[in-house]
Amino acid sequence: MTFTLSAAAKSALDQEGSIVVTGGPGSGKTTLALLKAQRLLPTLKPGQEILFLSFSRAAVRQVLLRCNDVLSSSERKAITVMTYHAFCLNLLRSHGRLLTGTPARIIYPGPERLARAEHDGDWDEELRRLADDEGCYAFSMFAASTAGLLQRSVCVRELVSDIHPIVILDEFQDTDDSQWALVQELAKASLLITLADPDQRIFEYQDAIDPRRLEQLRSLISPSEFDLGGDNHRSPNAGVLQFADAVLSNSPPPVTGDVKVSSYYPWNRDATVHAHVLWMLSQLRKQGVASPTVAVLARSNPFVGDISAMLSAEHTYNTAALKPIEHHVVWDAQLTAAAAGVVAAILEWPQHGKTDGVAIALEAVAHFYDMKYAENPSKSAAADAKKYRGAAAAIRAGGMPRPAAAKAMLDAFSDNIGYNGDATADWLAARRVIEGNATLTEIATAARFVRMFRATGEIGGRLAAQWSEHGRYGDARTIVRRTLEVGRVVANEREPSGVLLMTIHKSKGKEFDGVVLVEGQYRGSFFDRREQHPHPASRRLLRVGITRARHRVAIVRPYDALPLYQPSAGVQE
Ligand SMILES: Nc1ncnc2c1ncn2[C@@H]1O[C@H](COP(=O)(O)OP(=O)(O)OP(=O)(O)O)[C@@H](O)[C@H]1O
Repeated sequence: MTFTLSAAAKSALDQEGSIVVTGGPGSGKTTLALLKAQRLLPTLKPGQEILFLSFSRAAVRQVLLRCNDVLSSSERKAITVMTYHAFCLNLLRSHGRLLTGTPARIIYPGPERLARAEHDGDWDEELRRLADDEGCYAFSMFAASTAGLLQRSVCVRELVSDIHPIVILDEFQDTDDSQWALVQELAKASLLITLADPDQRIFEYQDAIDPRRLEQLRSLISPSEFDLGGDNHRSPNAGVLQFADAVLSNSPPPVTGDVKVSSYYPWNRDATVHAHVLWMLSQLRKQGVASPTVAVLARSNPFVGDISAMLSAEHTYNTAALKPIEHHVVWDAQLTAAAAGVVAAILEWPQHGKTDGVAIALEAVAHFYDMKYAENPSKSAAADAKKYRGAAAAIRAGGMPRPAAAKAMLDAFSDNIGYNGDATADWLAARRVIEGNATLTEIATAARFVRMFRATGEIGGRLAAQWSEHGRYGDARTIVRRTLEVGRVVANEREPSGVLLMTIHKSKGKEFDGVVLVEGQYRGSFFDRREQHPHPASRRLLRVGITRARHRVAIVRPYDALPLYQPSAGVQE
């Protein structure tokens, strides 16, 4: 591929020493970093590699795709693209012994959750103790412990910088405190190429992500700075970026044929969303994109689930009959597996007494929130995990649990579900126990995605075998867990194609031919109601979603939604 570089990009390429490259979505930051890496490759000595650090496996995959565009296969061999987690895991495994005198042991998320459930007291403190005293490292301790290793062992730090004299830092605005401590160590001897877009800061609600991160880097290493600003290589002929920037700055959106904003009434929501996804596919094909990729984005996971149901049904829109659209949901496999675990626990009810049966199901609910917390640490997920674990303990101690969902489960148990050996019907009956509960809808939605693993048949078959042998569902939780463990690998590795549904947060760093952003009326609202006018964090998130499109965007909103441009608080369109 050939790349035309702006003056700022050319200067960044020529500049010696550490640099910071800022720029909006699609301005070419990643591409420029790889071009710079290519230019620096001849300066490497044998055995040295350029290290490209990203936050998630999904982001690593995106960078590897970019590598294919920019670098030859022999050049790619000299660049290691990995997550912070993987980088730290390698270092702790090979040198962790220096910290405690014993070889490092890793606490994987499953065992960690079990230990956490059994632990009385502050779990974060316990994790620090396990790391400092016993050399046992949970995933959340990786970056801090690796930073500690590099602080205490100059030899290891020098070795790391010797192997990786050049380090590229992706999405620097999202670096948390522990990762920052690690970067400070790397900065002592490695040259840093830092990429950032402060306006794509969408994880700021996490306490450890400091909005002043770029300032801190500036005062640490005084890098040369280059701003690719509004360069737009992703959708160069489109008004997509201008529109997104207007949304970000709460200015009147420009008139452009590339972004279509439509509204729906409650009675035609499903058909409107369905029609817009079909419209997007046909517009892209007309534009000459042979097999378009379209992302359908929403703010919350449950609403993504709703949209999947909308696209799976037939509708009539302006007298036209709409056929279901085949699509994939980019869904958190771990959450689905945890939700399926709740259904499985309810399937086991007839073989446990009421106390154990409901307590096990509530512990499975707590486990779901543990998984949610592990994916995206939030105070509410941590509080929910604690609440349901507490409810399970209360029931076991003979007391009455406080959460309404726990009381509802006790009632459901008393009503006697009465399974009959038809695994599918019984699964649905167990799932209805959580579906009927307003506070557990998130789990019910996640459980619906078991079909995403293409594992429903296998789970059904194994459950049916249990029933025919024992007249009950035996260890349904183990059956579900083992089946989904296998399916998970497939779900994670599938390359995106066709119509993909996901949250806006999940779309970060990705690009698609078209984007359809859908706002819900009662959930999945674009503007977080807890935020003050003009909703800066919601606007940053919307801009990330809009700018994922190479060609076109459709925005589908309720008829009474807050306008995208709000000159002052509460103004309606
Ligand atoms: N100089 C260039 N000339 C032509 N195409 C380019 C150039 N730079 C980047 N691109 C293309 O533009 C798209 C976006 O590039 P890239 O991913 O590097 O941007 P980014 O700034 O890292 O984006 P984001 O912050 O949104 O993830 C890619 O498809 C890339 O191939």
